[in-house]
Amino acid sequence: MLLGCIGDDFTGSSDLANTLAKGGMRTVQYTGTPDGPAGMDVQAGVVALKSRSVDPAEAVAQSLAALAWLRAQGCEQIYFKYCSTFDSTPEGNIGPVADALAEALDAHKVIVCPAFPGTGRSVYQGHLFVNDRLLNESGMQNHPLTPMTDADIRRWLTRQSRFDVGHVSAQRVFGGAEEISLALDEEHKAGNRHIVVDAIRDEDLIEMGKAAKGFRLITGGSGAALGLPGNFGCTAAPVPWAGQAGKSVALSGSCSTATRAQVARHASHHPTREIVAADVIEGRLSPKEIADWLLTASGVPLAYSSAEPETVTKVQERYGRERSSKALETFFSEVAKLAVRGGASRIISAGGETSGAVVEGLGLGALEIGPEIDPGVPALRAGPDLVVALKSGNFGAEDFFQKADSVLAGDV
Ligand SMILES: Nc1ncnc2c1ncn2[C@@H]1O[C@H](COP(=O)(O)OP(=O)(O)OP(=O)(O)O)[C@@H](O)[C@H]1O
Ligand SMILES: O=C(O)[C@@H](O)C(=O)CO
Repeated sequence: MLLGCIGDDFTGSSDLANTLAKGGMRTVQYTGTPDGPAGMDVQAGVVALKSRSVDPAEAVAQSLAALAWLRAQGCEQIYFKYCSTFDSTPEGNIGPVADALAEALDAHKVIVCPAFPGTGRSVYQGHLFVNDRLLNESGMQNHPLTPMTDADIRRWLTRQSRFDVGHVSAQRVFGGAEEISLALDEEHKAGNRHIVVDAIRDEDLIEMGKAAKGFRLITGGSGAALGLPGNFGCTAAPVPWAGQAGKSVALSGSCSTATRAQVARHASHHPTREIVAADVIEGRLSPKEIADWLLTASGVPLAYSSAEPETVTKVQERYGRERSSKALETFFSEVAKLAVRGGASRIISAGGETSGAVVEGLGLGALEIGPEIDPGVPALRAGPDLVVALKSGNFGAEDFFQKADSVLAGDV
């Protein structure tokens, strides 16, 4: 294994795995830190954790365990993947995990770059934008778990980290890899261990990747990995994929704007069924009822709890945020298990936490990376008869569910 990656959630990890696979690296995504060794042919291993919103000490412990395993596989470079919207609180978890990894690796020039131009995330003058909006005006200021109230990534990270935070400006980045290297050296000499690097285009990220050749630790969204496969002699190539025949089911626990539009669009062409949160929490609806419906409905049936923010707020006020999320996640995990037991072979899941629950419920281990469905979302093979797609809340075009099924089936 050449490149070892630690992802702080499941869909984000498949987003990174997608970038590396497209760049020509033989990439595998693991559900948590594996017990045994990786296959000898794996060039990039992505350990997917559910560490984004847990207690910072727990996130550090999980990440260090993943690091130990990746180093034991012989990795030359470690990549810490977080969200392209830098999802974190003033306490963490990005800063504490990046600090711990930097110390363990004795890394002193640590790139910090959440940019992902393909999905509208850019970093300019140290500030993160989502399309034409500053992060803290993009809707992310209202995120239920990690409200992002400051778009200045330097300032936000400084609150979380024990180390000083520097910056490489877009002007230097536009000068190419050599100029970026010089700027990183200057920041290092100035005593800054974490260095936020501006990037607004894929070209910027590719140059940054070249400048990071040989660095022990890089941190970022999936975009910051764009230039890395080239450093290991890999070149972009079509990702092989044998489509999967059989029954398809879609699940969505994501309440993000993009997912809600995708659910509405899907409903006009396919059977859809709403899962009412209160019915789940109060035990009026069983996973079996939904699994049976999914297995008998035609097309690409979708069961969803996705709801408007006001509905979610009411549910959370009535039952508590943790209780309602836990109940729904456990429900989706059970539905997925029953659906696969009943013969489903293509599973599409929307939402990071929801997908984490689905993957854990299905007990999936190593996932082979297939072709891209939409930016940041690859097809994944979980076994000889099972393929999955795990979509981050805000990713994907409006026809995502239908498109995901066509890619998983090998029809496109
Ligand atoms: N109707 C609902 N009422 C209350 N909570 C809900 C409802 N539907 C889903 N949830 C919970 O909201 C959370 C949604 O998080 P999830 O990570 O799955 O989606 P997301 O935030 O859109 O995705 P991402 O993390 O990739 O951006 C889950 O914990 C889910 O169980
Ligand atoms: O980087 C992103 O935006 C995604 O991969 C993600 O992590 C969303 O949860």
